[in-house]
Amino acid sequence: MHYLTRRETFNAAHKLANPDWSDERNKEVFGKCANHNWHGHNYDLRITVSGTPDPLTGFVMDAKVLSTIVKRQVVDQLDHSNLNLDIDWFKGIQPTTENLTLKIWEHLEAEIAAAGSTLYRVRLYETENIYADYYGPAGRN
Ligand SMILES: Nc1nc2c(c(=O)[nH]1)N=C([C@H](O)[C@H](O)COP(=O)(O)OP(=O)(O)OP(=O)(O)O)CN2
Repeated sequence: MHYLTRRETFNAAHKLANPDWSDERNKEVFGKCANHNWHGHNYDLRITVSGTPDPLTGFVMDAKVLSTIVKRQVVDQLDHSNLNLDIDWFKGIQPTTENLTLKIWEHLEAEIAAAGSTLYRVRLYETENIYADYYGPAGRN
């Protein structure tokens, strides 16, 4: 089994805060990420597909086709956005790194399957020190 990864980047603003909590409680739980006036990240996204290389092309999946899908389904929607205000993916859930990987998976899985490949992992770096991996609802296999 081979694993092919495509990197894409986007930047976006967000804040982490529960609207039902006081400012003090939000600060206690989310720290500076709860700042009222937002903050931004340069997100670094790594999308991995799995499969056996085609005997004629040697590709698990054409990385250019994968890039086109990721740009259309994710980057073009999230880049230069405010995740809390502009993106309905995050209505009722916090735009954390974990929830971003979940929503990105949901927006990619069917498109990648339709292109004949299998989504294996969504990895998203929020900062150079923080990243989340999501392997789909069934977990890693
Ligand atoms: N489990 C999670 N924890 C945190 C998340 C997250 O998405 N999932 N996000 C944040 C904040 O968004 C925050 O902005 C992270 O930025 P920062 O603290 O600057 O990040 P670093 O840890 O890389 O910076 P240091 O300077 O090393 O503190 C927080 N937690």
